[in-house]
Amino acid sequence: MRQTAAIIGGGVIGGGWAARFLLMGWDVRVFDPDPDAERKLAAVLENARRALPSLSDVALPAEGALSFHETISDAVTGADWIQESVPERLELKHKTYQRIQSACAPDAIIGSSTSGFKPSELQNCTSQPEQILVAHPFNPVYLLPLVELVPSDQTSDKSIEVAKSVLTSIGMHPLHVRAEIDAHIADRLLEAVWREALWLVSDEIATTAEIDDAIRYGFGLRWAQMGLFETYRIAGGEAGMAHFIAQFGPALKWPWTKLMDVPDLTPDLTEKIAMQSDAQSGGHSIRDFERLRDRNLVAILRALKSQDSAAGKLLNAQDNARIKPIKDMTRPFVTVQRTVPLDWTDYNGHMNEARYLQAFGDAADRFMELIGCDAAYIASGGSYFTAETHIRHLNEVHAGQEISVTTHCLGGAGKTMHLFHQMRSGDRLLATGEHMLIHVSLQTRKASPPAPKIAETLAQIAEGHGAYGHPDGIGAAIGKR
Ligand SMILES: NC(=O)C1=CN([C@@H]2O[C@H](COP(=O)(O)OP(=O)(O)OC[C@H]3O[C@@H](n4cnc5c(N)ncnc54)[C@H](O)[C@@H]3O)[C@@H](O)[C@H]2O)C=CC1
Ligand SMILES: C[N+](C)(C)CC(=O)CC(=O)[O-]
Repeated sequence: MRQTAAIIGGGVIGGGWAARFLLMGWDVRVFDPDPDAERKLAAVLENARRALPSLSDVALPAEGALSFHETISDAVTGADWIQESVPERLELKHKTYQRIQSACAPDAIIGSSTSGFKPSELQNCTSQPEQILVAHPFNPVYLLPLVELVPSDQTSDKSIEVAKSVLTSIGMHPLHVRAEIDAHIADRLLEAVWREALWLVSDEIATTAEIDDAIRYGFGLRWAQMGLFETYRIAGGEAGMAHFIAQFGPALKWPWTKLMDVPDLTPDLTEKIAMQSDAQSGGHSIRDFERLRDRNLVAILRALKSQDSAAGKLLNAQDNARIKPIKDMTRPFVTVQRTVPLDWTDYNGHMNEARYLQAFGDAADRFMELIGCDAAYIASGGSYFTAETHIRHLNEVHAGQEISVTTHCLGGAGKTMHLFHQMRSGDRLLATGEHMLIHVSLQTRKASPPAPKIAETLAQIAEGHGAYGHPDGIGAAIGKR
């Protein structure tokens, strides 16, 4: 049975939560009194459907069902997870918890998206504090993995454990904040930067655009992959962190910043910031900006995946956990099942030719792994190199569409391995790829026989696949036109 999340408040953050749960296969029940909530959430979901599957190199579960409800009690009935994302007003949050708890299951988890309230403040006036904790996400919730998980001493250990497991299962990185404080960890850091930026505008030192450039051309890029302390450790040179502190620590006491002080957000300052921000945006709508942000985030996260570093390491681990075992290798089997990511498309608006080869290369890698040519075998000195490739591009495919590759082993005698891949989207045949691979010794870089176990497995697979005919396109070449 599919799990169910109730989203109470479907604005910027509630909409992002709804999208993440849905795309991870949960059913989602929403309550939001705004008559326009359904339209707004549909727009967020449309963007999320393009972006989130792009992070995964393995197919995600089938999307869950979305429904809207007239009351909180209706929305939370039967929900395993309830995410409160109503506006940041404590009395409203209290009222909301009372309504939620009058109808929800006693073992459901109630997470709050609050940016600043402590869980104990939220638990005041509630009947079952043990099921409540802060689950503070980052915008866009459907792409950014961090969620600050803040329990109070009234939150039960069981709720904390279940919350960690649920959040991990929907692709997030729960950071357990061990002591409850106002604004948790990340918002305290963000607020320090934001406060300083407001002073720089108020004092006419810099515009909103100049401040954004100072971040995105420099330290913002560093922060996506190493954070603050690892970055500064490197900045200390070979002497590391201790030298860094000795050199730059004293500056903390000089009046570089105004961090303890907040500029008055007068109507004049607010108008100045809003006007600069409008001019900076070049007239793009918020939804356009969201799509640009999502494309950029997907590209950055996929780059981190290729390095198996920072948030990319988490995404790789999630992909590995989603790979399904192959039950029967004696017939041609599926070696790749995934969505076409945003960064695989080109100026023609469809998947670029190079990505067909990438998908076939991934299919060959998976096939190699399954016959025993895995990381351990490669580390021991044997592997396969591709010697010849022939791809037929038969149909186009677009970002966000699912593709699968079925691999047919045509032969595996001696040092060779002959594979034929068929790429499909649903019933449509998109491409075929025929590849001849040669087993090599990684020491001599020359052709060599594979280990007997691999040779035996390959021969069995090739014999089994031989019974499944000769798919159209094998041995084709580019003829005269
Ligand atoms: N916007 C952001 O960058 C972030 C916000 N948060 C937190 O998420 C929560 C929600 O913030 P946003 O989504 O930004 O606000 P929002 O204003 O975009 O959305 C709030 C939604 O709650 C609905 N709402 C109002 N009264 C309600 C009620 N009684 N019951 C159910 N829904 C009700 C509104 O119609 C609206 O759709 C806040 O606690 C905020 O601190 C957390 C992380 C980031
Ligand atoms: C500005 N904010 C406090 C609402 C920001 C957050 O809570 C997290 C984020 O997404 O930046």
